[in-house]
Amino acid sequence: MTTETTNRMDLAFRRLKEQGRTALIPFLTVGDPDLETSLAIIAELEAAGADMVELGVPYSDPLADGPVIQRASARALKGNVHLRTCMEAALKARKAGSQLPFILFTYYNPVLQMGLDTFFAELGNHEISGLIIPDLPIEESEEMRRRSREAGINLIPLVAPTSSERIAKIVNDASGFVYCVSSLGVTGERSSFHESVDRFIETVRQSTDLPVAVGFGISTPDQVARFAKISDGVVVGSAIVRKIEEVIVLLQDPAKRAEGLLQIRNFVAQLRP
Ligand SMILES: O=P(O)(O)OC[C@@H](O)[C@@H](O)c1c[nH]c2ccccc12
Repeated sequence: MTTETTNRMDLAFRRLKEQGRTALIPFLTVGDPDLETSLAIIAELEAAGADMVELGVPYSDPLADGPVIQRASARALKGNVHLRTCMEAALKARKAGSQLPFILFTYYNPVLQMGLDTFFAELGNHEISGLIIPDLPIEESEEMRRRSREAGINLIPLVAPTSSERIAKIVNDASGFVYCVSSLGVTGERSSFHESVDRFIETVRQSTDLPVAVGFGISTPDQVARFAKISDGVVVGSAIVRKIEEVIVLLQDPAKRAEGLLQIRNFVAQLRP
């Protein structure tokens, strides 16, 4: 008997499995170029067929991010968008009718600045289904996992190709899905992937009953299709953030905004596995 879950993300993955489909999981930096535009972009991602979305909290020292997301973070920080504003964006998007499961993506420092009690109290009120904290120290992850579980939120573990002997430990009592990082280094579109990536993903799949998603470097329909065959979800970030950057002038011109939004929708729709 599976425990009855009300978590939107879990329900989405269950539905996708029934349909034999792989999730398309876009990432965007919230507040790039501004909060209101991010809300409009989330609606476009949903219309384009996204199954859930990673809401990136801009941060001044995004160590794991390549130049595209670093520039997006800098633009969003100029607009004074921070952790709480990103949570509020999730709630606003929900109130505007979005059905997407929201995954809050943040580095650890903004969470520490807010304080864990406040953070988890607020998470529960903001329609967040999942949480990714790429630089969460292992020694802190036990408490974060406990608090996430109590809040009914999935703390999603990242597994890198170098984690091989720690995979079982990392995915043990995880929830939501396991995020396989396809490549070493930072985020950013890649033209190719290490030959061992398929075997790495298969190893992770063997070590958990949770859905397994792949991200890092995936930016074209062929790459999405390739990884969709061997996973339950594909994450695309930098390629979408770059598209937002490319149309940013249109987005900021009321007369051309709809055109800019349509270009984002079309770009994401052609990625859908
Ligand atoms: O940008 P890419 O190469 O498509 O990778 C996904 C990535 O954007 C998103 O999941 C993410 C953004 N910042 C991160 C830092 C670490 C791990 C993952 C991420």
